[in-house]
Order: sequence, then structure tokens, then C-alpha cells
Amino acid sequence: MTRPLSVAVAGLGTVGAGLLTLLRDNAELIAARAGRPIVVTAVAARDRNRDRGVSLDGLRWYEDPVAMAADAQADVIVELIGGSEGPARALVEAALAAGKPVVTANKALLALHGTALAGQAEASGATLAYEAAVAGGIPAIKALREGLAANGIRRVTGILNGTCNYILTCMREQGREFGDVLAEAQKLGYAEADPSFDIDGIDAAHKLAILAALAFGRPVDFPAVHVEGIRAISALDIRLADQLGYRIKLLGIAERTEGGVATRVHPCMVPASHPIARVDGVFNAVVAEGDFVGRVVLEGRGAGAGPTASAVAADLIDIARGRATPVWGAAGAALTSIAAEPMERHHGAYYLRLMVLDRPGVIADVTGVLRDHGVSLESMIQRGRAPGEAVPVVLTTHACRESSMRAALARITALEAVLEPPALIRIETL
Ligand SMILES: NC(=O)c1ccc[n+]([C@@H]2O[C@H](COP(=O)([O-])OP(=O)(O)OC[C@H]3O[C@@H](n4cnc5c(N)ncnc54)[C@H](O)[C@@H]3O)[C@@H](O)[C@H]2O)c1
Ligand SMILES: N[C@@H](CCO)C(=O)O
Ligand code: NA
Repeated sequence: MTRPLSVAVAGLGTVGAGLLTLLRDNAELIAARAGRPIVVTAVAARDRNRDRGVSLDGLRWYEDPVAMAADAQADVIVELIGGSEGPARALVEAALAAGKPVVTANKALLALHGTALAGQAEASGATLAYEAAVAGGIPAIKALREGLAANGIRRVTGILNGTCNYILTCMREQGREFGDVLAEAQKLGYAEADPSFDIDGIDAAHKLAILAALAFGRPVDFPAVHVEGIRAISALDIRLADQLGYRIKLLGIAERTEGGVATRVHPCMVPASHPIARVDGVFNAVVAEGDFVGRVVLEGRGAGAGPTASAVAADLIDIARGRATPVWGAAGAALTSIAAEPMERHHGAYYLRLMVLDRPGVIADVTGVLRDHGVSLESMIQRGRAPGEAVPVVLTTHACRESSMRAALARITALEAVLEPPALIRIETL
């Protein structure tokens, strides 16, 4: 057998420790599939003495992860620190500059600096692999970049954040509070170091920006992604969605439109009968629609030590085998910018839930505003009666322009009888 692939790992948190465990437990089958053993020989972490459930005996130890890029014995650098700046970025840049292949799980880094990093990789001939960065253990990058490479892609839709999907599922199934479930997701190793990246939709937007670049052969464009998270989703809306035959999911959607490419991350009402509505807990899903293949659906765990380590190790096996693909699926010069379609131009149906004073004339005022903006109602439900008090009123609309809906919403919010900021959730028929 050829000599082992010598791996240097920076960051021994959830994913780093998971990778060491996987490479140890499955060493034999990995060696067979990689054509040679894959062995961690160096690590960089903050605390040498923390118990991670894996032995660090005999490994070269680095206080400064960036110094690892110059380790002459390391064949590959694995970056599992996280964050789009700081030591993670410095390490990846230093390694690529030295012509060393890099494997990372860092979607923030790729979404923000992916074009420059790919340029560096192309210039030095080094691989930059990132399967773990999108949808955890699901081989979504490989599927889109290699398996579906012969297709024009119309749309990619995904449940791309395990933490949010876990929170929404537990809120619905167990009636639990948002904060309580978030704390559990953190304990399970699903959440980002700063969990607002998860719940505000930023992490899903990082991943969607990466998928959109691969799907449409354009440079990664994170600022173009419209982003909303799940903070405003209430137990009441989850219950009402159920009654209407929907599930609330945080989706990332990238699609070709007449004006270019639209990329958006926001909570959606999806029909309860749609396969994506049944992707629950920490599971993610990626649905790609290609012009020749049709619809491809991938589902699996999107976060956690095991699934993420599985994806990192798969990239290491590719490197050990000498398999390399351009970072964004084509050489930098072959990528072409495509206009970003602004969210105001989105066309779709809406769920609007108001808390209104239960008194005559209020519904007429609300529907009057919708009429003024050309928004047509599909249904209206008032739950309960409480004369002179607040009651929830739910309206669903036919498809209309986002700009019309927003203008109507601003006027409805300002009505005296509307007591709280309304909840607006887009309905996706997919
Ligand atoms: N946890 C998941 O399920 C998951 C899934 C996919 C991708 N990711 C990504 O993987 C990366 C790591 O995530 P994680 O969940 O393992 O995070 P983590 O916080 O558990 O681990 C990160 C580790 O890096 C260490 N670190 C910080 N600064 C360092 C430095 N200067 N030198 C050396 N070590 C340093 C921290 O002490 C910590 O142990 C992130 O980019 C994250 O977005 C995580
Ligand atoms: N925090 C991320 C980790 C996986 O990228 C999530 O919850 O999906
Ligand atoms: Na993946």
C-alpha cells in the first residue's frame, strides 16, 4: 500500500473530535477505499487537556493553527475552527498559498470568500473541499457538482439548517418553548458557536449561496440572498398551520427567474403532504431540479459530530485518491455573473395572521387595504369570539407580488384595531 495520507486538523470541537473518532473506528475500510491509510498526525486546538473521548498521544501539537500550514509532514489541512475571518480564514489562505489541499466544514468562509479562495486554489493547484459545509452528512456538493453536472438546474430547494428544523419540529410535536429547544440543540452539537447564525437564517443563507453558485455556474453571491429566520414563528402559527394542512419549515430556495436568479431563505408554509414537510428534527433535505434528470431529493442528517465527520472524511478519501474537481465545478474564468432578482419581485401566496380587536368593521378595513393593493384573498378564518378583546384572524392570499403584499402589510399594521405586529409567512406549493 502507498504511504499514508498525513492529515493536520485545526479545531477539535464537535466536528474535529468526531472526525478523529471516525478515522480511528473506520480506519480499515477507509484505507481500502482511499487506496492508503488516512492518519491524523497533527492537531491545533485551544485546550490540550480537555477530554474529547479521543487520544491525542503522539500527535504534533500546535497552539497557533496558522503555523500548521507550514508543517512539512502534513499532506492535507483540515479546518474545523469556524468563522469567516480570524484563524480559520488565515489558515485556509496560508495552506492554499503553500499549495496544500484543504478540507473545511466552514460555510461562512466559503459564502463570503469562496471566489477569492477558489482563485487561490486554482493558482496553486491545491484542492479546496467542503462537502461538510452544506447539509452536513448529505453528499449535496458531490451530487450537484458531479452527479448532476450534465444538467441545467432550474431550482434548488433545501432544509439547510438542522438547528432550526429541530426547533420547529420540537415546538410542533411537543409544544415546547423555542429557547428550551435551542438549548438542547446546542447541547447536541448542532448549533453554530453563535446560535443567532442558525435562528436568524444566516447559516442557511451561507449554504444556499454555495448551492446557488454550483447550480447556476456563477460566482458565490451571499449578499444577494434574502434572509429571514425563525425568531418570529410562534406556537400559535405552528398550530394554525397544522389546521390549514401546512407545516412551517425554514427553506432555502434558489431558482432561475426571468430576471436572473432569486435566492431566498425564510420560513415557509408547505403542504403537509409534500415530502419536504416530513423532513423533521435535525434532518436536512436538498431537492434539485435538472432539465434532463428531473427532480432529485436527498435527505439525511444536517448537523452533529457523526454526519459532519462523515462528509469531511469523504473529502479526505477523494484527496487520498487524487480525485479533484474545481471548487465551484468549473474554472473561475468559466463562471458567469447572473443578475440577482430582488425579493420585491417575488410572486407567491401568503399566510397573514393578525391579532385584532373583536369588533364590527375591522375585517372590512383589513380586506379593504388588501383590495387597494390588488391582493386577492383565498380564505379567511377568525378563531373564537371575544367581543372587545383580541382574537386571531388568519388570511391566506392568492399569488401576488411581494411589493404589493408589503405595502398592504404596512397599512394593516398601522390600523388601530390591529394590536400586534402581524405574522406573515409565505406559502410555497413547490
Ligand atoms: N456542528 C455541526 O453540526 C457542524 C456541521 C457542519 C459544519 N460545521 C462547521 O464546522 C466548523 C466547526 O464546528 P463545530 O460545531 O465543531 O464547532 P465547535 O465550536 O464545537 O469547535 C470549534 C473548535 O475550534 C476551537 N478553536 C477556536 N479558535 C481556535 C484557534 N485559534 N486554534 C485552534 N482551535 C480553535 C474551539 O476551541 C473549538 O473547540 C464550523 O465551521 C461549523 O460551521 C459544524
Ligand atoms: N449549525 C448548523 C450545523 C450544520 O451546518 C445547523 O444547525 O445546520
Ligand atoms: Na454535505
